[in-house]
Amino acid sequence: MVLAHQPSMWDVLGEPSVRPLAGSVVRHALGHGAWVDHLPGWVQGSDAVLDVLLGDIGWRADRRQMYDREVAVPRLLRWFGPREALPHPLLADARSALDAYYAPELGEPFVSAGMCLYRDGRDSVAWHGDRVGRGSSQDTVVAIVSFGSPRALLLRPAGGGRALRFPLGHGDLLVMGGSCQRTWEHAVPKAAQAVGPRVSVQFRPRGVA
Ligand SMILES: O=C(O)CCC(=O)C(=O)O
Ligand SMILES: [Fe+2]
Repeated sequence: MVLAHQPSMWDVLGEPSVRPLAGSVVRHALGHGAWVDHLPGWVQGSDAVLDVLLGDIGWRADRRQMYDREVAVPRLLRWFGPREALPHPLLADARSALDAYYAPELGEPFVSAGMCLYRDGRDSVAWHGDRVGRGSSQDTVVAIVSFGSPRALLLRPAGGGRALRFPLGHGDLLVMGGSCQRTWEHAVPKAAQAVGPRVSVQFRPRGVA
């Protein structure tokens, strides 16, 4: 048998790993200075990562004010700050790979990992831009790695217009960059059909949320 490629130590051990980004990531220019990079199947061996993420990593239910009442945010949240260890070593590998690939463009590292757990198809995130902090006024990059059941991430121009749909499956990478957080909005709508849990891991630079 001829091996197509030299297996890495991680392939041999069956540990989760990330594929090289260079030459594989596909960039979509959205207009208004925004872009999206997409790489389905970036993480190999995602099951072991999902297992850990679906465990007790400190998920919490958030509540927010909606008009005159307080409602539960329809997803669970966990935020890992710059000095906090990530719950699976693959996530640190992923962040290092993203740092190396985006450093020339971004000029700074990814420091935080925000996580959302969509328990089933009823969980969602409404239209928004990540505009808390510098994302409201400066170009930035937010990198999302998705684990678990496939869900769609939709993007539409902030001023209105047709939505673009990016399917996000187990181990897929989607990166929003340029003016995306200011000039576009994104959302993960509820799913009509029954779907299992999905965890979204969002790597962001300092001061972006
Ligand atoms: O589920 C996702 O991948 C997107 C989550 C998101 O947009 C956010 O938390 O700001
Ligand atoms: Fe977001």
